[in-house]
Amino acid sequence: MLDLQIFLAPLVLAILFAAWLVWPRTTRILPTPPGPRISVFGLWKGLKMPKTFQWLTYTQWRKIYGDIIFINVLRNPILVINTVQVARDLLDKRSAVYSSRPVRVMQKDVMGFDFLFTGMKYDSWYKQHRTMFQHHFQHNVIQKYQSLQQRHAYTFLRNLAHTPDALEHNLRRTTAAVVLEICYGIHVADAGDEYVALADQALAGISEAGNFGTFCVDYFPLLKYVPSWFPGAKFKREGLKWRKLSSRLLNYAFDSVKQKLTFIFQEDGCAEPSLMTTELESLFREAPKKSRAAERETIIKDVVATTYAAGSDTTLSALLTFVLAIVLNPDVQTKAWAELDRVVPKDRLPCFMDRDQLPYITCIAWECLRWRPPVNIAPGHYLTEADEYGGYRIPKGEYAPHSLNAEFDQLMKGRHASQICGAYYYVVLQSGSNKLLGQCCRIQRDLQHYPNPSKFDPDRYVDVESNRRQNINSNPEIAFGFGRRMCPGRFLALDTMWIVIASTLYCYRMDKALDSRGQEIEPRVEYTTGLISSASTEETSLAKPFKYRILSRCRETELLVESTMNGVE
Ligand code: HEM
Repeated sequence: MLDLQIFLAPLVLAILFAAWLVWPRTTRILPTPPGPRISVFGLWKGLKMPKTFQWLTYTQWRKIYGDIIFINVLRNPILVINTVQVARDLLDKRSAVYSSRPVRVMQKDVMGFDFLFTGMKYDSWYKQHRTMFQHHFQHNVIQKYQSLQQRHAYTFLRNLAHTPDALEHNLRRTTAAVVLEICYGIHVADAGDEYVALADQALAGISEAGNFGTFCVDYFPLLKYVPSWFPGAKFKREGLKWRKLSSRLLNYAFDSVKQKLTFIFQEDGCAEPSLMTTELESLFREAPKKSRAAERETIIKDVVATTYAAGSDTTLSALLTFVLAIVLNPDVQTKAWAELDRVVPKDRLPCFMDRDQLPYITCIAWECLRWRPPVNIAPGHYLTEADEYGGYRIPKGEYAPHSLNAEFDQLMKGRHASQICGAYYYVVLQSGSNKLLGQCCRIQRDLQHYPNPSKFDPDRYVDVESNRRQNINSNPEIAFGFGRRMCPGRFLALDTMWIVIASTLYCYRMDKALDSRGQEIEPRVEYTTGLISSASTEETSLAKPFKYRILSRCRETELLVESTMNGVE
């Protein structure tokens, strides 16, 4: 009997072991979500990945493949998530594994934007950056910036009075001035400021290379070693040009402010308060070990440069949408005037104290973010462990290229972006070696959650109770992303938007431009591709500008705008 047991025991173990080896594990038997077959360099039949207006392509693919689309490029999977629910389930609820970022060879190694913590992988180095940032921008501290935001909004009103045709420039100056003053304590000039110009130039580069896969080097990292003179290495030449700008963005303001600060500290003086002075002061006071001090200084430098880079053009895009939406919807303007005139006394401009009594203005701000979200393709989320969802497996794989070429450029030919703007939410994920990364999120016009989605309708948010009951028209916070990478500058952004919207509407009327025969010109609704998608009032190669007309509302408001010269806070 004992002999039999001795014989059977290893046999049973061997059978169990063999079964364990051959038994397909759950992750192995689950299918991947449906998606198109991708052709790379036309080597085999299939669709091509989009290079521009990626969200439009995903809109087309959604009709064929459904809510979650799985794409495999050279064994590198990408997941496109088309509903808020899935985005929430993955990026919010499973944020512990969905919060890293993909490596961007073009942006980091070639262009030198590795200091931006927006693109850092989710590790302790990143966390130190985000913690420092949040310390200065969380909900309960941003009130301290409201007086400077108000001051810059009023400067905008004044600049607009002098140069109404330079609307975009004046708005850009405003959004840049807010972050520059908060970060560095720099007061930018009313017009033509060098820091604003630098931000402009450097940020254009980030926007261009911000979408993973726009450049081949993102797929084949070894290409970064190709010399810039090499035939076909245009990306390298472009990249090096941006590299100079990124270095200036990181160092120029920081170095000049630090120099002044060092002098002030030595003299026991008092520096202009800013994020940078607060952090450097505490660094000097604590006097940590030399290596720690250098590390802390690097983090401070990265954080202020990131704020400068992430905080300016996003808010600018939202404010350009505001002007465009008002020009297209005069009824919204009339309604806003009625609210403003009821609440704000005639002898002063709107201020943050009026906010609770001006809910319609707040609704306009939210509607701008829903109607045309500034960030269509957010920096990707990178999954650090393989996952399963909705009966699908989200597999491990090699680090993936995202977009190599653009079959759907065909779709774009002869059509304005606005005409084929998507109407759903996107989150694209890409897998890397044993990982998965998320590429983008597009947020805006879910038919289910936002009835009549293409209508610019601030009223949709007004009846909060009824909206809650029907599960519709929630404030589109998803314009700021998901999970642990959600935009930490959103409270500041909403404040800047609010004060600019309130004071501009109070003082000006925005109408359709008139042609030489006095006929109204229908404004174009055309947005740029790139990381930050924006309408424009300036002639550029990126998007056709929209035309507008801005006039003072009345003599009283004109005088109020003039009075801001005297330093109204
Ligand atoms: C209307 C204006 C803005 C919009 C629509 C916006 C939107 C976004 C989005 C979609 C993301 C990516 C979130 C994700 O990966 O899931 C993001 C990230 C970020 N935003 Fe904003 N943003 C705005 C303004 C600002 C401002 C004013 C600041 C700075 C003061 C800022 C700082 C950042 C930073 C630092 C990140 C990176 C967060 C991280 O990777 O941990 N943003 N933003």
